[in-house]
Amino acid sequence: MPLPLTVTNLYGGYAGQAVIHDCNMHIDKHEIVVIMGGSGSGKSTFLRHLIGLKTPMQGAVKLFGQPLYDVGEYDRLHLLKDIGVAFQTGALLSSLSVGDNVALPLIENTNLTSDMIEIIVRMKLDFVGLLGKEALLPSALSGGMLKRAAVARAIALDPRIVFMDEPSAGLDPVISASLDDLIIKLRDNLAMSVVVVTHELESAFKIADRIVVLDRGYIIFSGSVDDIKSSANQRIQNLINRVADDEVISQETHLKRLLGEA
Ligand SMILES: Nc1ncnc2c1ncn2[C@@H]1O[C@H](COP(=O)(O)OP(=O)(O)OP(=O)(O)O)[C@@H](O)[C@H]1O
Repeated sequence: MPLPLTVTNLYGGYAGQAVIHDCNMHIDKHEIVVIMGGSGSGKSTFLRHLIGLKTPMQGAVKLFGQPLYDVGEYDRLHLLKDIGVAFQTGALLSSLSVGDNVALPLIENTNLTSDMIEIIVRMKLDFVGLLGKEALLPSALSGGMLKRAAVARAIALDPRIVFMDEPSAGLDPVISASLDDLIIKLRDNLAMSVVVVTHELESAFKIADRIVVLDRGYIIFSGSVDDIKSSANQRIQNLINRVADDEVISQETHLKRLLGEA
C-alpha cells in the first residue's frame, strides 16, 4: 500500500526565491506527525505545498502514491478530497450555522440526500463533542469550540489525512489539552493520519508519533519525542528549551563582549 504522503527533494518559495530546501518526508498510516520550527522557518509554506495550495519549485509531493502537482486540475481535486484541512485562518463561514458549515463539503462533493447529510453532520459534531450546536452561528462559539467545529468540517468527507495549523493557538491549557485528545482520537478511533504544525511543545510531546523540525527551510530533524529530547543538536535543544538563536553565544564570546573585544 502506498504511504499516505511522501515529499521528495522539495524546494518551494516565493517569486523564485526558495524558502524550503530539499525537504524529504513521509507520513505513515495512523501516524501523528508534528511539524515544529522557529518563526519564519518555513512551516506554513511547507504545509501549503503538502495540501495542494502551492506548486513546488522542484521536487514532488505524493498523496496515496499519486503525484499532487504533475496532474490535471480534475485529478488534483479528486486527490484532495482524501485530505481534510483545519486551519486557524480560513475557518468557518460566519454567515452559516455550525451544522451548515460541516454540511458544505458533503453538499459540494457528494450526491447524498439532505436527510443523510443531516445525519452525517450530527455524527461528525458528536465526534468532536459539539452535538446539539448545529444551529448556532460560529460567533456564538468559544475559541475551543470553533476549533472543534473546524475539525468536524475537515473530517466531513472521511479523509485519510487531516492537516492542522496551530490548533492550540490562543487557547487556555485545559482547552488546549482537550484538543490534543481530539487529535489523538482522530488517529485511534478513525484510523486517520494527522499532520499538525504547532509551536506548543507540551502539546507536541503529548500527541506526536514523530516530530519533524524545520530550520531556515531545511528539515534538520525527524524522530520520536524521546529522540528529540535527547538530541545533541544545539539548534534542536534551543528549540525545545525555547532559546532564541541570536541569544546563544559562547562563554568566550560573552567575555569578549564584556571586554569590548567583540
Ligand atoms: N506570501 C509570501 N511572500 C513572500 N515571502 C513569504 C510569504 N509567506 C512567507 N514568506 C517568507 O517565507 C519564509 C517562511 O515563512 P513561513 O510563514 O512559511 O514560516 P513559519 O515557520 O510558518 O513562520 P511562523 O511560525 O512565524 O508562522 C519567511 O522568510 C517569510 O518571510
